[in-house]
Amino acid sequence: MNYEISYGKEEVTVYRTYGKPMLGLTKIPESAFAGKENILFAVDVGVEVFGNNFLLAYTEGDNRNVVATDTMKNFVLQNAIAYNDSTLEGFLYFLGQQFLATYPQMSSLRITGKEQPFIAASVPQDGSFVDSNVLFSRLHDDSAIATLYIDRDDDNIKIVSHECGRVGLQLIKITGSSFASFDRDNYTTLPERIDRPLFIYLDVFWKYTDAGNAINPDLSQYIAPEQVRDLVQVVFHEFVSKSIQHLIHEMGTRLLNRFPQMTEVSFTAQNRLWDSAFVSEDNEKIKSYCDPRPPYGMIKLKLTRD
Ligand SMILES: O=c1[nH]c(=O)c2[nH]c(=O)[nH]c2[nH]1
Repeated sequence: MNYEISYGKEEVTVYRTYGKPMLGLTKIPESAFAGKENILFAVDVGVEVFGNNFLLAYTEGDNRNVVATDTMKNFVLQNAIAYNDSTLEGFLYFLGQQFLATYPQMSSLRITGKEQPFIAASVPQDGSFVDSNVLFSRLHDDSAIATLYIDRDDDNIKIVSHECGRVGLQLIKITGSSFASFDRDNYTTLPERIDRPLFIYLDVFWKYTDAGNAINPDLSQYIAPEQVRDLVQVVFHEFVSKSIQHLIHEMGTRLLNRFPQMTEVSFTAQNRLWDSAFVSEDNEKIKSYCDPRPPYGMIKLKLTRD
């Protein structure tokens, strides 16, 4: 018999206070993002453990090697205290290193983290407004995500594969998008649109040529997910697209040109185009729209550097 086994814990939400501030990024022209204070560093962590050392638990009910998933949750929460750097990817790598160093029965791991975004409240101080350093508001907004696969390499550990991302963007461009001259047949009812209010949901994922740059405490080669979000927004703002396909291709080529350390970028986009309802009789720019009916278009693209 062949066995493939894994187990772990998902949705371990960690709220870590007074993390290390994120400093030393290389700035890009499309983004004002230059770092963050990390007074609150909040991440949903998922851990999946691989290894045939756990086989007896399945075949015999022998749990002697089993690290309880409840223990894994405690391990993540306690090791969050010891994490001394500033990025999501660095945190996941640190956890992976600690797991493999502590539990020899674990062969390899998948560790995923999803940032839980909070924003500092704006409070008055000396006649203007500043970011509170104690009060934060939860955002239901796009956020960073990362997955690392970590394996043993003799006495060391290595990243076998990785994927970073920014997920949950919801962007509406009021004017400056078209979709026309597409294939028409007896099934086609969609009218040609030389200008449409393009509303998309968007997830962006990328990989580094050298995974070491994702976890290096020196952030000069780090790709901040906030920078990726800002670049993608700038492209959407500037580019008059002929379709979502056209738009995400432009975003992908701009990202690969901007970040030489990025080897692959991929997109999952949803077409959430609003339906037109009414147009003002006085000013044709003034319109009202409603949400579309549920079926939505999905458009994907993966670009890999030659
Ligand atoms: O940007 C678009 N791409 C499509 O493939 C498509 N199909 C569709 O009905 N609307 C759109 N919009």
